[in-house]
Amino acid sequence: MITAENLAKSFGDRVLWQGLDLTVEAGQTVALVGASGSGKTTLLNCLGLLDRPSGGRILYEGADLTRLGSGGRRRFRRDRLGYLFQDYALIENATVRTNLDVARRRGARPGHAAALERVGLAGREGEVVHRLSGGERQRVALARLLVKRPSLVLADEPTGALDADNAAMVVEVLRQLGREGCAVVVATHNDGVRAACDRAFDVGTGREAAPSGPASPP
Ligand SMILES: Nc1ncnc2c1ncn2[C@@H]1O[C@H](COP(=O)(O)OP(=O)(O)OP(=O)(O)O)[C@@H](O)[C@H]1O
Repeated sequence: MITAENLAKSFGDRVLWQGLDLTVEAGQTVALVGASGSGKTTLLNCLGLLDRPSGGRILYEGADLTRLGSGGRRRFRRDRLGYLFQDYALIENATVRTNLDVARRRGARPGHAAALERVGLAGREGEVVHRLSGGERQRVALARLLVKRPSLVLADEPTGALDADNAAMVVEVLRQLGREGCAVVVATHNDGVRAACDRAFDVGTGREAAPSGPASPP
């Protein structure tokens, strides 16, 4: 589904990685692990076309994303991609409903109620996001993914600020999206999140990593 091929990234003289090869198939969940500063967020940003690699290619269903112009990049992000950030990336002054509407594909059925029910926020469409707790905001962001049904989800420390119950909800929904055929890439320092993924990839070494030891709750 998505392949980073011989990918390199430098900031000035600082080489983050080079010769990085990673393929994530549809239906797979992959944890990006590695020391702080190894470039997990930067790799997510390259895969999500928010940043450009210094070298190499990113192939999505055979097409080279690094060669897309601005319109193609925008369409890829709009039609294929779902992002989940630690800081939720919601429209804070808008209602839950408006935030979910943003994700809706043209002509598609909304499915708001089912998505909100899935994340334990049934009936909360009319509430303004900035009044919600952190865990509730992340669950709105999850509901937005469920409404959008992207084929590729990129998640950056999505459980970092959450308590155990909310973190478990995030992991469960990401795994559900994987089972439904989405490719899911999660940058994480959390052993529980890593263990819940099908594979782990160490951005620091550029190699597959063993699933973490204890399958403790995230
Ligand atoms: N725009 C930028 N300009 C210069 N350096 C940058 C830029 N973005 C990131 N970096 C540097 O690249 C390195 C990797 O950053 P990145 O956030 O990708 O690491 P990370 O593995 O996600 O770290 P963490 O686990 O701490 O979140 C860091 O040293 C960071 O300072």
